[in-house]
Amino acid sequence: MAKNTYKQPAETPARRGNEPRPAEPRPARNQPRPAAPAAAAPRENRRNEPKSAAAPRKERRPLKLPVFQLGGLFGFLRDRRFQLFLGFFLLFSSIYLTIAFVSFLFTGHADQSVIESVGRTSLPEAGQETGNWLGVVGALLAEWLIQDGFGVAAFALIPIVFFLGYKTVFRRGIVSFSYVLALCLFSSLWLSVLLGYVVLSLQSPGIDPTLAHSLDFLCGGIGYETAFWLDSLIGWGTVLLLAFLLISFVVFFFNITTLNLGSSPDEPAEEPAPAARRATNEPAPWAVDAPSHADDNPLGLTLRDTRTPQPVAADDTDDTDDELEEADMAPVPVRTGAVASAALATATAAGGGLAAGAATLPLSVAPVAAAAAAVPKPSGPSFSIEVAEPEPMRVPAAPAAVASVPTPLSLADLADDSAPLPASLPLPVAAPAVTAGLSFEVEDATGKPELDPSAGPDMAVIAEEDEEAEAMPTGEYDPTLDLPRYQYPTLELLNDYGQAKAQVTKEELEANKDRIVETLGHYGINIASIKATIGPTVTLYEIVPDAGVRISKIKSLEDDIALSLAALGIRIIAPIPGKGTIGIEVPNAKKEMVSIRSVFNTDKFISTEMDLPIAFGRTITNEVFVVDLAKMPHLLMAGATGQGKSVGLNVILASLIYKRHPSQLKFVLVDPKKVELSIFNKIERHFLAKLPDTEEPIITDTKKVVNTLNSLCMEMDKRYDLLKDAGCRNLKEYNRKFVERRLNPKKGHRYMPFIVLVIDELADLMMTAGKEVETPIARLAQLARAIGIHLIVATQRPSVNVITGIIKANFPCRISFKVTSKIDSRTILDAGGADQLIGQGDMLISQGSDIIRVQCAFIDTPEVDRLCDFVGEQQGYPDAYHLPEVVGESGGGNGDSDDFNPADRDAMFEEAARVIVTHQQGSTSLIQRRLKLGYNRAGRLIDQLEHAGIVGPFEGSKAREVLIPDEYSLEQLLNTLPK
Ligand SMILES: Nc1ncnc2c1ncn2[C@@H]1O[C@H](COP(=O)(O)OP(=O)(O)OP(=O)(O)O)[C@@H](O)[C@H]1O
Repeated sequence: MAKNTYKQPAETPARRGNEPRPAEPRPARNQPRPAAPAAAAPRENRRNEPKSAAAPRKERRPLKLPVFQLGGLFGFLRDRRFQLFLGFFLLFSSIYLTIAFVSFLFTGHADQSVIESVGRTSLPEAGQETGNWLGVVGALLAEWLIQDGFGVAAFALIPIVFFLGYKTVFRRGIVSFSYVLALCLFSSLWLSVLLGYVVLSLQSPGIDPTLAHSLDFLCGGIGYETAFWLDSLIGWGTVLLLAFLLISFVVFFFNITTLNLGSSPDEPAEEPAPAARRATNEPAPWAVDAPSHADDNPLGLTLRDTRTPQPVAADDTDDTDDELEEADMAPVPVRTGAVASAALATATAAGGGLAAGAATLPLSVAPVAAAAAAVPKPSGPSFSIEVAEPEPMRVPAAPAAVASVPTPLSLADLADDSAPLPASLPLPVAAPAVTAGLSFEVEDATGKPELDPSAGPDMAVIAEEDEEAEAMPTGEYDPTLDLPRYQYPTLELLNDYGQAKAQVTKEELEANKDRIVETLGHYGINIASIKATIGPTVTLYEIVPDAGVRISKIKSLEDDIALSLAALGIRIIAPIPGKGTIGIEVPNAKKEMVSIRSVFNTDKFISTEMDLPIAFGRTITNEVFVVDLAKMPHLLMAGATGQGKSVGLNVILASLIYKRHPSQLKFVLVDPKKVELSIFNKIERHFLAKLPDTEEPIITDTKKVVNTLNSLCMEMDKRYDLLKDAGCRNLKEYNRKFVERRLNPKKGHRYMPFIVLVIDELADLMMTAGKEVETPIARLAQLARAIGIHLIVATQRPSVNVITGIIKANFPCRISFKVTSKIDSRTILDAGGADQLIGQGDMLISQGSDIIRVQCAFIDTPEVDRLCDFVGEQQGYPDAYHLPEVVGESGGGNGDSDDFNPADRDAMFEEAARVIVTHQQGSTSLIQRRLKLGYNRAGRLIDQLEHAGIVGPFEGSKAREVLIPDEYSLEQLLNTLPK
């Protein structure tokens, strides 16, 4: 019986679905091909068939992906166990398919009858008869995918399953998955149609029909039918079409933009050689090809102005009056344009204080001073409301381009030393192009990328050209070309809570003001004027007391005012620095949540020139509060549990991730609580730094913190040496010089990213490691400012044994969320007030003498998750940024100490020596791994090996030099060592 059942519709409805087939015409794959006119018939028939349009056509709705609900219904997709299960399933499936397909080539014919009997008999029964090495399921799969599907081109589908599985399991790809998908899908379709056409051609009269029959498995059903359809439409044009499709695919896939078909040597090359490109400061080819939107929007921020009000101009005053009148008794409208103060002019009832009916009095808009002048000198205070609006937003005007490459890199590009070379090439070096998705090696200590020795002689020739180019005058070095395809996160990743509005009603303002005036009145304090400024969390009432009132008297009434307002979190600032007024902050009845998106989506943050901008939130005047961590230069954060510290840390990290390229910034994350920062694991290969021998980039183990801090101290010392060598005073100057290629990478110079150390819970570290952490933290805090290492240290317990004098002295910038006692507030801020905060991100920032109240922006865990996914799924470095290796507990080699006692030699000494000499690699982590030792012991062993002259001295982040060339020499040396 013929096996290619899809050509016999009546017999195999199931395989073709329920679609009616054209009555005649398509020849069976093993039958002689009909003459061309006949072939046109089925198409004709189809055209005349009544359309199924009789049934009303369903309107297509745009597909809405439930992105934000993923956490709920599809939350399990994020479960790592499920991902591993799925990944391994795919990997094993790819093996299974390979075996089934190979087996099909030998057993496919024989299994034909069994396959057809499936459905009529039970599976086990049918299975007994299959010849496929993987039983009836293997036979079925092969039949569907090869015989009925793509023919032998179905083999090209297997890499899709394999690479998808690999990416799911290992969270990184060997090559870019989208490239694999495009290549494999195209090849399977294209090849099956080509082979279909060949099989079709073999069905011509005069050719043995059995030949086509025996070869029809090559093209599969899809290939054959598509070829047949094309043949009936365009005849021999099918070959041309296939050739055209192939060329088009190659052009797009390999990003061919120039055809060098033997142009004469006199003609100028269309694209300058890499060296020339650098000399002329022209962008690399990928920059030329970058989509134009990358130029317009380097941050990838999508800006949308959701607000309608425009700044109030001076001549808008009348309109504003009307608006305010209309707004009588309604929530106080928030005005755009901080210049406008709505002065609620009040005529007060005799006897002082504002009349209860003040709210019904006409409102006028004028600067406060003008209002004061206009209102006849009252017997009581005037009352004005100042409402500030978030700053206007601005779409940035075409700033510097950020390279964005939609194309693979060509080998020619690899000769450009402004981009580090890939560590290894998955394709033969002779291949015309290297697909994107390659990993890039981080520059080594010399600043030069390392070539993979296995890459073959061609790579060496490239390297040689590079050496030559080195001597030439060069254009600017661009660190971001390490990851040229990196896309900055977009605002779309963050929740949009709409336009935030201060929800303070005029009644609330009036009532609070009345009570303040009344309470102060009870203590004989009369007020000349009172003004309110509405912020997101609190409203600031600024009062000017009558002459002769002692400020300390008002300050001492804090609790009384709180009692009369029946509100928590009253804070009195007496006097407000630089204003000559006394401030009373009263929490709003309805607190406004400041969304991170609304803070990021502001001109102040978007166009900031700061090195390390952090958009914390909004101040009491609704201004976005952006500070530069590089200037702070370190930050101490405290707050009782649940008051918003973790959210605050996430805001800091998100701000920096939004604004910096992975080549410019690295985080060292210490999280003794283990769960707070774990979400940032995903950006390991982009933004995280770690010790070379550690698996997890986020440090949760207290013991490892000590090593990391020591390593950072070493990095600091090294950076200072480099700065000294370069004659620069700080990191910015140094990097500028490096970018301008005024520093030679061969002399150890390199582009140095900022390093931000975040410690989520200092109290825990201080309890377990005490001085061991205190000393390096203090040292880093004292010295690291100039070389771009910044510390952010958070703690729940701002007590003096956690925030010691030495730590405090080196952290001039401190943030406090709500704390439980005045003492804690004093410890952290050197002032009270933090105990009066109202929680949920309400915080005080102290920079020197200034204390500013800020409502911290809110970023939810799913938002951080999406941000990390967005960054983490992009191509990154092969590994996290490596900090210098710390050797031994002392943090450095002690090999040259003369008082080394052979009796102290480690029991594993000889074994360690053998491992090192065999591998010719003097690294502590190698000893650790091979001999399964702890870090400290391996560190001590390497010191002893140095003392014995087996390895050279400590060389920073590089492995030590091995001084013994082979095992024979080693054995001789070991015999001579004193026992
Ligand atoms: N800026 C903010 N705006 C609104 N709500 C906030 C803000 N910050 C925190 N919250 C609320 O407070 C809760 C606790 O915040 P967070 O987890 O940051 O506290 P924490 O100080 O880190 O606590 P812990 O020390 O116990 O980890 C959050 O889940 C959130 O509901």
